[in-house]
Amino acid sequence: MLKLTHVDSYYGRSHALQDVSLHIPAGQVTAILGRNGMGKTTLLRTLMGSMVQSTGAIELEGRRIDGLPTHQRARAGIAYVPQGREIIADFSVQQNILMGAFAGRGPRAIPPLALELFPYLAANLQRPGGVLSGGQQQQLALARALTAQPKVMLLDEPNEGIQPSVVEEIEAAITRLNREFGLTMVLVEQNIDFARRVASHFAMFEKGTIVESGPIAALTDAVVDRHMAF
Ligand SMILES: Nc1ncnc2c1ncn2[C@@H]1O[C@H](COP(=O)(O)OP(=O)(O)OP(=O)(O)O)[C@@H](O)[C@H]1O
Repeated sequence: MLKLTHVDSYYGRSHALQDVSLHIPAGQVTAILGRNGMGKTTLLRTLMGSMVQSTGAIELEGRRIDGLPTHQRARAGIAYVPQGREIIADFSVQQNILMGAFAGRGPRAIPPLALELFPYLAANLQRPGGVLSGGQQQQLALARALTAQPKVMLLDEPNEGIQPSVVEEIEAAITRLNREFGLTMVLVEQNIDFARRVASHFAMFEKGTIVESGPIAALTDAVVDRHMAF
């Protein structure tokens, strides 16, 4: 689905990704793991073509996208749920969700699936986005991304800073989107148990390079201890 070949990324002169080659299989969840500052968010920005300068090849379904600006990558089918969620506080829930439609490929309407997955949003379409809790805003960011009708969704630590009861709902939504609807996902995650539950493949980052990758069964405790213990 997505393929990176010899990709390097830079913030100015800072070399944040070094010679990254990775295949993201269609219809599966690939977990991107590693300690803070190792390049996970930079990988998602590199796929989206935002905030970083990159070299190397990125293909979506066999077509080169590395030369495209961010909005054309969104049109091509990549949706991004960033860390911090980037909800517009003064816009209503409905307006925030519809922002995704302007970025994406589909009609300018909220897909019924987004409202079915997140009943709270369906019941509060007119509330301002800014009054929602962190977990509700994460649901809103997921609904916004779904409205773009993506082929692949990039998720940056969707459970970070969220209360446990809402984490379960978000996990259930991610699992359903993948298993029932076959959505391909790239999931940056610190929670190893969640990554093991939901992902079929992983890539472990250290200092901007992939140090281990493969099927999730290869993510042994020894691998986690080696690269994620503090
Ligand atoms: N906007 C930026 N400008 C300059 N350097 C940056 C910028 N964003 C990240 N970096 C640097 O790039 C490297 C990789 O950061 P990145 O955010 O990708 O790590 P991460 O693994 O996602 O960590 P975290 O979990 O803390 O977000 C770090 O050395 C970081 O300091």
